Amino acid sequence: MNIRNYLDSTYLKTPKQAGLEEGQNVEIVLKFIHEAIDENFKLIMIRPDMVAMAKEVITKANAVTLIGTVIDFPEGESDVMAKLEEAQRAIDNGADDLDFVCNYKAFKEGELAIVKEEILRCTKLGLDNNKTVKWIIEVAALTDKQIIQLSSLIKNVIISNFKEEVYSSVFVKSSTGFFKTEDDVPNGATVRTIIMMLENASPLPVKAAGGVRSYEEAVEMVRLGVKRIGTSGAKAIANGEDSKQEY
Ligand SMILES: O=C[C@H](O)COP(=O)(O)O
Repeated sequence: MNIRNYLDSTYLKTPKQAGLEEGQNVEIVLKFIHEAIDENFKLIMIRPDMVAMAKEVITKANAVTLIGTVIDFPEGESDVMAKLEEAQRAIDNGADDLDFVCNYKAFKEGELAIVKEEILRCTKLGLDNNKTVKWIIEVAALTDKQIIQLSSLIKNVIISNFKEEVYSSVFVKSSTGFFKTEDDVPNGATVRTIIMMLENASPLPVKAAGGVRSYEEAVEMVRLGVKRIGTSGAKAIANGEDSKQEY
């Protein structure tokens, strides 16, 4: 198994979250883009305001590294129009993958029509533009039952509205990597939650994200059946090491 084929190398910190000046954070993103090119990562996952810069750097380097970005990150509670506008801007700037944060708060309140509408319309926008679409469900904010229900809901919206040939381009993704639980328990891609997602999202593929730090953990996720892993520790993992990155 070549683990690099599964890694979405991720840097999503804002300057404030990184404790840096804006220019310093841009430098980190630039370094990160060059690293992804050098390491032959399939994709880099960055904030929307960095997509145009990444596109320029990757094009100049004649590289094939794909660019992914996050939409309505990390809360996911904007309305569908705001999500569509942000996604359209990312597409215009050169994004290949669109990782939307699902309105999991609306889902938890039983507002299923809101969730179904955003999944339908945002997925359609992405697929109409030949993009890969992912839906982040934020597993740590959900009960087991809700993980099962929301994975199934996303699957059902996709299989009722799109052709089978696009299923592999619509992922269910576990976590933002930014959710804080009250008791600070691991809040990303755990084996338990990933198994629940795989069982209920199939035939849609699953992306494990949040807290994957070692080569062994990454390999375990792939063995379970995930098709992508989002991690800020991609370089270490690709080189068979443990990453020291925090959440
Ligand atoms: O989308 C991916 C996550 O943000 C990655 O999370 P991480 O920083 O815990 O690796």
